[in-house]
Amino acid sequence: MAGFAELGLSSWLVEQCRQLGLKQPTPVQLGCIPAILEGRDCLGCAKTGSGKTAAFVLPILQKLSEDPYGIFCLVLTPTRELAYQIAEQFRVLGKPLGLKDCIVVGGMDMVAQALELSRKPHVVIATPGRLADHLRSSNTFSIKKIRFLVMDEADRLLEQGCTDFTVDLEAILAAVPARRQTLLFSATLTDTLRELQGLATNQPFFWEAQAPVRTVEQLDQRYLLVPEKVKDAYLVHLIQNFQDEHEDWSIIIFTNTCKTCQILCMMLRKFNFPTVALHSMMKQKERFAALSKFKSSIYRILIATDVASRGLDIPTVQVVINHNTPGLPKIYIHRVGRTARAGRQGQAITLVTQYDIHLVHAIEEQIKKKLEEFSVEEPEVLQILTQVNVVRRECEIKLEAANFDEKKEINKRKQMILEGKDPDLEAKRKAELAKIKQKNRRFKEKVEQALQRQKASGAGRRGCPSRAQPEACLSPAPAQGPA
Ligand SMILES: Nc1ncnc2c1ncn2[C@@H]1O[C@H](COP(=O)(O)OP(=O)(O)OP(=O)(O)O)[C@@H](O)[C@H]1O
Repeated sequence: MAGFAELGLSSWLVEQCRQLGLKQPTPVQLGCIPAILEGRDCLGCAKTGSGKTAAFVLPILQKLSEDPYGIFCLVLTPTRELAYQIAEQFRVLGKPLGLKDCIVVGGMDMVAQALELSRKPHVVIATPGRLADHLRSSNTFSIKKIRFLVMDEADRLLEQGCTDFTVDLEAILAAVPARRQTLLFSATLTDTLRELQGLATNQPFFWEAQAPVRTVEQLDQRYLLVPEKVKDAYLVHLIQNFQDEHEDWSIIIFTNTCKTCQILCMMLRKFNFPTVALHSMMKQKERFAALSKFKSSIYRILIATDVASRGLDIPTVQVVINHNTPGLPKIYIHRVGRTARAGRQGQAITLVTQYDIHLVHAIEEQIKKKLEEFSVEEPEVLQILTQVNVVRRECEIKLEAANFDEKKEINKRKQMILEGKDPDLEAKRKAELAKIKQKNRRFKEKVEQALQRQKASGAGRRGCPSRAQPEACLSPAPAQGPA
């Protein structure tokens, strides 16, 4: 197999790889590095934890060393934490160059960033919103001469999710030169391929991992069917077991909202689990502090929203627990990809309620693999059920007293005003959209139910059971906690 030197990288870069412990290039690096060195645009789609970052950082550093100037390269990424992680890779691998980088993300001092930008760093790593703000408000720097534009997690940058980058991306794309190399990477590029191809037109090289399953082999993927009301007791039980059975352990738990994330963090702490939260309602400094304490194993549990689902590379993570079943298979792929990275083993456990079974089927269909059932000692769960429910309720009351929802609303309105939107008009629009979505969901559910009924007569399957079966899998309905 070719080493880094055979890919056309200079000896100093090969030495940097060696020092970092990167002995052999991974397949995505084997495929993409020569194409990028040839000057082609590149679309790299490879599984989570497969080394996509070095696949673009290494050839960019090589080209930078041949013709160093600032600003040479712009990297866009959807989250602030990811921007810092990418910057670190540039710094470590580019140390012999005396590389100057600049991180431009929201939640940090804008004046300091503007000053840094004016000093012409070689590489700028940015989230789109903050970089667009700088472009609109300052003329002390220019990205007109960049040689490389990288979009990491490119599909996320282009999709119109809860954070919509479209307007900011337009501003950025208008400010970069047409003659440039564009590099697009993600574990889930294919859904947005057409849009992405419009961005990469210079003899684009498309690299996609050829594998029947879209998640990594070393990942053990399980589901645990739980009634909605007793989810948290199962969660506590899972963590307790894991803590009892392992000495050196670390877990990421994903939740669907900032509020649930915060409540569960408080609750797990009450059970003395070393837990730290990461969500977008936290101040940026708190977010960084939380992540760094988790990375250094001061805290063993990171409980996070999807702000942490993409890109984060924390090798010690052995287990990912999905407290909610992700609504999109793509989100599932990224979440569970926080473990079993770079050839390591890992486990993912998804808590599934009777209402989420269709989501599991969609996930299984996309990843081309059936999830196996995770078995637990249900009597043990029942033993802690009341206590968990009481503690959760206490945490909810405490959070309500801290006006969490109100703060969230104020933050949202502030953000909208900054974006030039009318918060009341937006609220109306959102309500209308929610109505349409609900209607569509009901329709889909009806179709799903009809299909399930058709299938019901078929043989049992190894994967997640069908909608018609869930109650049969559950323990006798457990007692409810206090209201
Ligand atoms: N050639 C290599 N040999 C061994 N380890 C490597 C190699 N290249 C990268 N790695 C390591 O693999 C890990 C995952 O790499 P990276 O974060 O780039 O993954 P990714 O493909 O971008 O994943 P994601 O899709 O989750 O963002 C990192 O810790 C990195 O240092």
